Amino acid sequence: MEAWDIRKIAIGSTNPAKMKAVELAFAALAIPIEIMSVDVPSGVSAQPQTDKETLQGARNRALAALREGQADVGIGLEGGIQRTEWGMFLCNWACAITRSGQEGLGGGLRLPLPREIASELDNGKELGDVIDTWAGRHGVRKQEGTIGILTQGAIRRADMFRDALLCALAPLMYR
Ligand SMILES: O=P(O)(O)OP(=O)(O)OP(=O)(O)OC[C@H]1O[C@@H](n2cnc3c(O)ncnc32)[C@H](O)[C@@H]1O
Ligand SMILES: [Mg+2]
Repeated sequence: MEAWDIRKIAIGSTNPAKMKAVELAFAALAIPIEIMSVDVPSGVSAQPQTDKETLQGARNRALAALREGQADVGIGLEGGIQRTEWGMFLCNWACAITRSGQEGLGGGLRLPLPREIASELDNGKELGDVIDTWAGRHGVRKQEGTIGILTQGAIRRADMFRDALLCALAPLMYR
């Protein structure tokens, strides 16, 4: 798909941080678009537990958004966690799928989670709720995100997903 064929974009979420990421990515590419946000299921757990499950969630959202939004490109952005021998990490994936079936995946940043947050997640809690308590805030996941809180505001969730999405869009624009 040529860059100028991309017009209608459907994002598989109504989270404002994810919608902002889509705006920022296409602005960086200087591609004018029309964005629709579609509330679709991720098809994975509310709190994905592995890198693979997180990627799968992003892909499911992209496919569902493409279908439901009647768009040129469907986009899925998903956050999750990954357990490693070096501790628990926040992980993120972006997926973009075109009407003709071309697909791109892009990885987001990986951020170590403090032990206290990790143990809450081990107890089955969702990061969105845990980070609100940690930060004494409400709705962090729709604003700067855990990554914003833990990097002292230096990297916002929308910025992180913008970069992951630009990586996912790259293969769609090869000549
Ligand atoms: O409305 P949706 O699109 O579902 O947006 P969400 O914030 O729930 O985002 P995800 O489903 O992709 O994230 C899975 C879980 O991880 C949490 N999460 C992931 N990244 C986060 C971040 O940077 N800040 C806060 N919570 C985050 C999120 O709140 C969910 O509990
Ligand atoms: Mg969610």
